Amino acid sequence: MPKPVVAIPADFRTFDGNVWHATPHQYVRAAVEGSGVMTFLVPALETGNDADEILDRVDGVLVSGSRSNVHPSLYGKEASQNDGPFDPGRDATSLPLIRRALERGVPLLAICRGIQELNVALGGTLASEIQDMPGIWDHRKPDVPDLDMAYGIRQNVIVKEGSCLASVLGAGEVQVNSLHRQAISKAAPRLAVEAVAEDGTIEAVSVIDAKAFAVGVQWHPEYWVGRDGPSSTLFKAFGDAVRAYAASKAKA
Ligand SMILES: N[C@@H](CCC(=O)NCCCC(=O)O)C(=O)O
Repeated sequence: MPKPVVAIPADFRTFDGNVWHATPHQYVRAAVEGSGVMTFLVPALETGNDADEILDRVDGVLVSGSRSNVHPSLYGKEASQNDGPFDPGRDATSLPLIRRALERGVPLLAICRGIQELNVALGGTLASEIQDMPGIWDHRKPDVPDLDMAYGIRQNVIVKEGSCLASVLGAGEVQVNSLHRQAISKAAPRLAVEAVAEDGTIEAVSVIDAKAFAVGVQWHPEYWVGRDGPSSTLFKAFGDAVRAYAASKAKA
């Protein structure tokens, strides 16, 4: 059987004097080495991407993190200048792709911005600058030049007993990293909260009654795939779900 393919919605980025559709290498590496799949980067187009056309060609969806934030208008809020940076092309691509993947039972792993997009796609809301909220720690990306330090494992999350994530990682404490200024405020009705940080921040969700693997995490397991047990285990589980989906398609 051919190696399954996973779609990764890219970011619309400007650097080196040009405009790019870009995804950090860590997500591609984690998918290839940790999940054992091939990847298909989806350009961040405000118009022109068709979710079904994409999903007809892939066996899973990996929604990556990004410095940009989901536009507040997508969850019923006014945008203020400190809600940015924005990426309308990414929003216009990711949210319909997430909704359609869930409807079709295509396995989904959503990371950082990805869990926030999953929540908004299903009707939830986000809180901004959470570090300014009473009792909430600073979850932002550390201001250090070294990526291993920026993505360093530095916080404890508690995986809930009996959750989908617990069936993959085990229930209880997991050590993870943290690089975000926003978080889930109101969880969408179809989401089950599966892990929380010690300050109460929602750190993982799964989709209730999902037809296939459908998990979102606020931390960055992709960065430590191959070097950290829980990170590697999560991407292996995602890859197994993608292979099962691809095999079921082949039989249909
Ligand atoms: N923008 C959102 C999501 C954060 C996220 O995905 N971080 C990963 C990228 C980190 C970086 O390169 O800055 C938020 O801030 O909550």
